[in-house]
Amino acid sequence: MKFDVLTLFPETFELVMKESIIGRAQEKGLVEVNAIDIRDYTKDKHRKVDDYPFGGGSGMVMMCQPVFDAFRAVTQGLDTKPRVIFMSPQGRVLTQKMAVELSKEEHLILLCGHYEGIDERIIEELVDEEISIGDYVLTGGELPAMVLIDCVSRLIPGVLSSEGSFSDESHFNGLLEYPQYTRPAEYEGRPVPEILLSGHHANIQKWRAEQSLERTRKKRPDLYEEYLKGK
Ligand SMILES: Nc1nonc1C(=O)NCc1ccc(Cl)cc1
Repeated sequence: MKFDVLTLFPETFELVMKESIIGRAQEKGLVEVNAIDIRDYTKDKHRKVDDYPFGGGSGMVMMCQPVFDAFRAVTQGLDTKPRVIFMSPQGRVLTQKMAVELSKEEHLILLCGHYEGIDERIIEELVDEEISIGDYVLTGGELPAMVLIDCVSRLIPGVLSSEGSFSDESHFNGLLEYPQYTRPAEYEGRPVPEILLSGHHANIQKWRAEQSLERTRKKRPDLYEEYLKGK
């Protein structure tokens, strides 16, 4: 899976994306994250990427030309146009289901905006879909892009070492994860549920399924409804 990220802050990506699991996945050649600096495609000596909005209003708008040229640089020579995602609060809110779909793509281009917005012609011409990571407003699209890269990359076979535990993963089967415990069996007088020490795997699985259902019903009735519909 290859992510080409069009951004004004490429160094942010290099830092975060070479750490931990994503970093190891890159070393294994399972994932490739390229940060492309939109500023490298400006044509003036001040490397201008934004300008005042037509019609007035506060703030600046990202201009077409540097983004179009950065896009062309990334896609030249490719026989198919990769899916282009613009990270924006106006997009469809990212879910695990969408992450699973996205993880089947070979190549994604993520566009990270800044300022008050990007010129609409960029969205009309280049963007296939807008994706939001939640209904709140951030200063730019870099963190959302990293969130998307993280949740998509971990679904790629070989990226997670413990893929076995994968199917239990909360939000994977649509339910929240059951409670987890580790040693010691009693910490400052607080015990671990007996069932988990019993070694009865069938009973443990049953208890965990009940816990997942119960906490989903309590914490996320919306997900619980979805789950009941899907049954
Ligand atoms: N929430 C979100 N989910 O995805 N992105 C966001 C978000 O707030 N982006 C900030 C942003 C996005 C585009 C531009 Cl031009 C400026 C600022």
